[in-house]
Amino acid sequence: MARIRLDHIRHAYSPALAAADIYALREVHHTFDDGGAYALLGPSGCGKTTLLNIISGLLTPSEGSVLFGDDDVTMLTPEARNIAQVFQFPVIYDTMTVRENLAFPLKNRKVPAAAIRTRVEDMIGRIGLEAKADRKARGLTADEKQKISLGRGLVRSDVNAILFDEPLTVIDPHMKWQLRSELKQLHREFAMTMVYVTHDQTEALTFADKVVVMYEGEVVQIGTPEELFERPQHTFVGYFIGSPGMNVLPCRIDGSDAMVSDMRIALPGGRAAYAVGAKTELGIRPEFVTIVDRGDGDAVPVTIDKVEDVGSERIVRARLGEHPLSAIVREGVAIPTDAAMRFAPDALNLYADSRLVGRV
Ligand SMILES: Nc1ncnc2c1ncn2[C@@H]1O[C@H](COP(=O)(O)OP(=O)(O)OP(=O)(O)O)[C@@H](O)[C@H]1O
Repeated sequence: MARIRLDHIRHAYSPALAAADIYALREVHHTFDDGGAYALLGPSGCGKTTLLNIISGLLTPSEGSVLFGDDDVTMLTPEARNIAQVFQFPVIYDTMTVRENLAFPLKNRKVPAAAIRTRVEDMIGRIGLEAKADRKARGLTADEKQKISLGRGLVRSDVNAILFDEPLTVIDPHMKWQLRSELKQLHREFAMTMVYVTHDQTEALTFADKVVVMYEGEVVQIGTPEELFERPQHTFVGYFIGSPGMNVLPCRIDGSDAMVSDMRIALPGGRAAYAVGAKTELGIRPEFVTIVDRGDGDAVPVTIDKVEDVGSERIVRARLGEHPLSAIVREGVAIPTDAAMRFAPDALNLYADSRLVGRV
């Protein structure tokens, strides 16, 4: 396994696009630690697959270098980089049995027969295909074929990294959970460097130690699931992670307060002075907003539009002036008609031009 270093990577899909300053990746400068489990998370078109293909060698970046350990691999093919890849759709040999498919990458690398047998049997158990081990792949379901693909990716122990591009798309929801746990288990046992592309936050948060959030061709934050929740470095992270996402309220700074629609919200900590930018916003997660009676101290008056009951809690959709915002309220807690909201001071985040200024 290897540490993967992306050194000032930029990528445009053609010289004409570069000339028009249309970059699929604008600037990525980051190291994936040896043995880490990373998820690349972001909306469609943000550059996840482009970045993964640059790591694998399917794509050469327009600018910058890729290093595995201390070796510059920027110009090397995927084969020469010694990585395993699992794609969205199965890549297997239809005429081979499950067992033969799994043994194939090992035979290619001239692994001794006894070791092949042990590893293949172990992998068949992990992907749950014991009963079909001697069946030809041709007759299997899409789901089962993708499990073979995963097995083929995971069966080798000598790779520099294993790269996954939305590998569970064709797998049914229950099996998804099981295979994700299996991946996690394999990671714990063998500490492989894994990079996993997904646009599904649950998948990213349950798989990865570190989640790399991408937005418009840039990495906007790399962090543990807790860090992404508690301290979003970019308004997009706040909005994308969590359900509902973080409330992002346009504001202006007046002294040490934030003014949202002419409502005054005190900013403890004196960070307001650093909020210089064309656009200033206040971020607060719905989990840290409480609803109280209007006139209760310095709580800000809001208009409630609707209350959604999601079982264990309710989501209150409201407006502060013209700005929509949400609060999560536990079952059994009263929601007044003449409502106001109070924000937990240490959960307030201040953003200048979408970047975190500091916890206020
Ligand atoms: N072969 C290509 N030629 C030109 N532009 C491309 C090509 N492949 C991707 N792009 C563009 O590059 C940007 C990033 O695409 P990419 O596929 O990396 O995003 P993604 O985050 O993986 O999206 P998705 O989840 O939809 O696969 C998008 O604007 C896309 O339209």
